Amino acid sequence: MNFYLEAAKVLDSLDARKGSIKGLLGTVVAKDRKRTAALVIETLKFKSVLTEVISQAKLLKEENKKIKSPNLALLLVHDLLLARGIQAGDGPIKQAILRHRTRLSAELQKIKIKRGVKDAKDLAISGDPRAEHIPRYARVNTLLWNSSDAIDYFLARGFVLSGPFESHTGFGKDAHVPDLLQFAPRTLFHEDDAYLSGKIILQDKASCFPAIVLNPPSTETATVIDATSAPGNKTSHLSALMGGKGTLYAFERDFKRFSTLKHMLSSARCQNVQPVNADFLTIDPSDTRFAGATHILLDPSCSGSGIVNRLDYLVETDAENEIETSDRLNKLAAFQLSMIKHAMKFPAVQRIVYSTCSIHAAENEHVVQQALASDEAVANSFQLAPKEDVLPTWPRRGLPSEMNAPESAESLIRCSPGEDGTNGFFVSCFVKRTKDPTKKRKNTSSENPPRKKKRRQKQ
Ligand SMILES: C[S@@+](CC[C@H](N)C(=O)[O-])C[C@H]1O[C@@H](n2cnc3c(N)ncnc32)[C@H](O)[C@@H]1O
Repeated sequence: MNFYLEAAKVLDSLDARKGSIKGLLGTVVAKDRKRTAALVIETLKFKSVLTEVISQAKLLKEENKKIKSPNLALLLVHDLLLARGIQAGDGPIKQAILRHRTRLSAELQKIKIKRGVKDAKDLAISGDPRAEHIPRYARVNTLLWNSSDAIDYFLARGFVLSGPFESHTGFGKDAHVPDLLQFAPRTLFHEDDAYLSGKIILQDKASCFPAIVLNPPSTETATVIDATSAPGNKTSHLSALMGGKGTLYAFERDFKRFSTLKHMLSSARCQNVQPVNADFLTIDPSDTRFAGATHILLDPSCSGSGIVNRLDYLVETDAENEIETSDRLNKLAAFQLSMIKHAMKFPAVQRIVYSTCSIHAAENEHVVQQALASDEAVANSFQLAPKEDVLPTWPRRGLPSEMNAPESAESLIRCSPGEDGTNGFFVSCFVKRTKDPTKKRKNTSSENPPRKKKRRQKQ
């Protein structure tokens, strides 16, 4: 019964909104994780049906002394009616459920008739339909491979260059991101040699935009910062764009995620990356190691509301959740703004990319707006990079109605979950305004030597 009790704890935590399905399953001891995940996910697919069956059969009312947890009842009734039976030794809880077996089966049968289905499996809720419109993306790690060899490799494995939606073996090159391949949405790579050896990195298309927009230098003296790195997809992308040259400092404050980051960097052979287990906000911008950073990537924690996730679709949202979200969003936005403002303090920084996988203006356009108005932006002359420097061929831009200057939304990128063949995403890029060369010319002209004049005025 312990196995069911542990699974019930996961469902309780989900109800209490203590984390995502994936996150909570990650906390289950490794040896039980796979089995628990299967049970929890399958039970969630049938949650509304099982709840109705349990309620109509009056199971919890009649057995309230033996079965105290409604989630435990869901799991046990799931296995009784929809799987191979309850996988636990005999005991009072199992006996309590079995006493109601006939009634529970009858209630399930009634629901099947009502909904016109023959097989109980057809009562399951299906995953997020938007996921079917998002290809499985694989970025070729150019530190180890190239696109042409990758295409030959997949052709030799039976894939066909017909695009990701033609058949389950179709694949193709992405139109916006170099070295990105698109496969059919359900393609599995977990046993593929190219994936296991770090030659391809599974990364959603939109999540490749930040490194491309940051466009880091590829020189031996380059210094670049990824302020929020784990699990390391964008870090490894930056490292590849830098051609493995210069130094890329990869910050990650969470120790567990820092281990994941180090593992990813080692598998992708990112030799120019120095991972740092620290909170970026505590880093002194004048520290000699980091003061020379010219490019900073900021992809901080966000609501994740743009992620099209087959699993989280299984958890219902309600009005109460919406209110909770707005409070959470304000906190996230304040944190995101503090990260941008901190990045703007680095003395040599020229370019800062800020991205989220959120669909909320509160974390996107509004944060950008506040960052532009901040003392840090004004003192260090930051402005939004023009559209032509921010993936100009990408059609979906920021929301004009959410910007003080609506035309500045053209500088921003948005991706709409499912509609654009990606998850929901947002990218912005701040650049340091260069001094106006015409003014410089005037100042140095012999007719108008303002330098001395200015000094005199100051005295
Ligand atoms: C959205 S994830 C980054 C994903 C990553 N860029 C990628 O593409 O794989 C945000 C990460 O930033 C980390 N983080 C949040 N605040 C941080 C801070 N102040 N300093 C360093 N890391 C931070 C979180 O622990 C989390 O791992």
